[in-house]
Amino acid sequence: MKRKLNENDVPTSAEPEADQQMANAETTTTTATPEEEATFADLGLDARLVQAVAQQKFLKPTLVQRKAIPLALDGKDVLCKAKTGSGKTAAYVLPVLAGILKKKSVDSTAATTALILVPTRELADQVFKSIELFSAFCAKDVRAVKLTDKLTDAVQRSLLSTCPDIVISTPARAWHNVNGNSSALALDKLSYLVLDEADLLLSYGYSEDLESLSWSIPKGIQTIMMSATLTTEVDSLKKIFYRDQQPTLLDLEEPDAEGEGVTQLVTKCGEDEKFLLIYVIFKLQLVKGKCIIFVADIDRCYRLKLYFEQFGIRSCILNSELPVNSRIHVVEEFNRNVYDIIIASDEKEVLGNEEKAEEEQEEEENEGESKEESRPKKKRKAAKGDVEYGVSRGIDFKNVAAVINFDLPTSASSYTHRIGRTARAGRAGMALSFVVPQDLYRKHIHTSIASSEKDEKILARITKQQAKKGKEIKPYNFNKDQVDAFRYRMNDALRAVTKVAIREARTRELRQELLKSEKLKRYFEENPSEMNHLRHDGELRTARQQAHLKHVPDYLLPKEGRQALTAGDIGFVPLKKFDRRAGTKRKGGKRSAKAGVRKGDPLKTFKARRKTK
Ligand SMILES: Nc1ncnc2c1ncn2[C@@H]1O[C@H](COP(=O)(O)OP(=O)(O)OP(=O)(O)O)[C@@H](O)[C@H]1O
Repeated sequence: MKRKLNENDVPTSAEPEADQQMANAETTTTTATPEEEATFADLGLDARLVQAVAQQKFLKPTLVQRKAIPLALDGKDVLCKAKTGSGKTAAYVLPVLAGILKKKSVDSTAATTALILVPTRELADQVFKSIELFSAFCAKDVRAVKLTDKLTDAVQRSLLSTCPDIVISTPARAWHNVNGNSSALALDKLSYLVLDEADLLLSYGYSEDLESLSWSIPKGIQTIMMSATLTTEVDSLKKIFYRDQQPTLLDLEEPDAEGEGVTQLVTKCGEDEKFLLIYVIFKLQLVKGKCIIFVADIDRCYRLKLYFEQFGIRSCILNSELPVNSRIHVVEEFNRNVYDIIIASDEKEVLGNEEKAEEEQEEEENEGESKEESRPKKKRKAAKGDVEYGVSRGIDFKNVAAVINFDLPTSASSYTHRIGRTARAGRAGMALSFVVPQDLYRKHIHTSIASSEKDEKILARITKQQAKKGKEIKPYNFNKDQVDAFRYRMNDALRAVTKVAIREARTRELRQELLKSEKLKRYFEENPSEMNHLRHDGELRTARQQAHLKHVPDYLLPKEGRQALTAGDIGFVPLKKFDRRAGTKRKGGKRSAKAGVRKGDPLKTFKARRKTK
């Protein structure tokens, strides 16, 4: 565990250079200047929208909003790249709403004026809610519908028959309603097309739907694309939707202000050590605040949840198998601070162009390896769950202190999206990734899929991509002696989390979540005392319970940390900007960890050693 990053670990492999292909667009490369103090009113937005923005307590526009809104109001096609969590949603929703209000002031005929395409149901829901909030003072003039709820064709037809001003959809749902379903969605009066999370739309397998839609969309309408990265996929979309016109490209690089942004750490460890470290992290409260843990697949979600249960650590799960209502509900409740830990699996079985390019490149690198040495490539199966599911991408999780990549993602772009769930809207956050080095991966004792020999190669790509953005990923080494003291407890717990227990947990959770239908939700809203039944972080209890594991005996605590622990004074993340629960009582009566601020090495009291280069 004490193994430190050395020069040999420094990444060398290259990534596809998609940015190059954007070169022929009209480009405005911009760096934030603190002097730009424009307000929303200065941007030329309708007064009702400015009022709604103020109600959201947005004091001033973010960089992407300052740059994109005036261009969009001016009728320009915009292709905008800005980092995750920088406020891209408002940057297109506000000018679209402004355009609709302007149009309505002269012509009140009902017509679908804007089509917003997003890759997942979760995002459609989020964009819909943003539109509701921003149109709070002009609700009678703007009607939006989303086509991503599991509704029958008849219901979708009736929703669309009144020609809502804005339609939010995945490309597949939109095309289904344009082409099939009695041509319920009429696009002939369209003025705006928005492609949100443009870098993801193709990787979700919507290429045919997008191509078909592009031919049904009237020529000359205003097209806005938003993306966190400029990939070959964005370039393909640009060709499909802008054809001969060149959009204005906003390539926004915004340096983090002091105390903002993501602190990126990586710990090299064996597969079983991941379980040891994650236990230590939560039992010693090294992460202060809310946390999202990403794992490689659905079974891993349940393995980790059951493992946590052994220690009395509550968590909830997000994966593509759960009903969409449950998924959205988990995110909403997490954002209301009901839960502290989400375990999410986000890997898509379908590879996007960028991932494919990454894999191809890796194949080239592997050419020299002997056949016996190189492991057969894992065949990608068709996704079992909802193909329109996605949590690491675009979802606005609020106040996330830390993202932990328990399993490393399979691509650098996926890493960018995952860590973008923390440090949003100018806050601070931490991302810790576990990486299984090549020499350790064969020693897995509890594998289902787990990390592979690829981890280090993927880390190399991630490091390179982050370096391009001027970001560093620092090695983080736990104190081996202190962590080792917890090892026998980890083994006890892991032994109880058998394959049968995982299978049972998966089935049980699915059954429970299906039961928690909208109807039940309404019932519990009327009967709040019974709300506990609707919680998503309940114990699954399919693994043997071991009462002694739920408490950490004093002798296991780090000497210096004992007092600090009760004082909430150790941990990774200085939660500088969010004091949401500092000193407050939480539901269930437990006093929350103090959202304290530590200067210097956050784990000093825990004797962590970080190698300085
Ligand atoms: N001007 C603003 N002032 C304060 N907060 C803002 C402002 N604009 C947006 N936000 C908040 O910032 C958060 C991130 O915004 P948003 O989800 O639009 O980011 P994004 O760039 O689309 O991120 P991603 O690429 O991950 O989808 C949201 O919680 C939003 O309410």
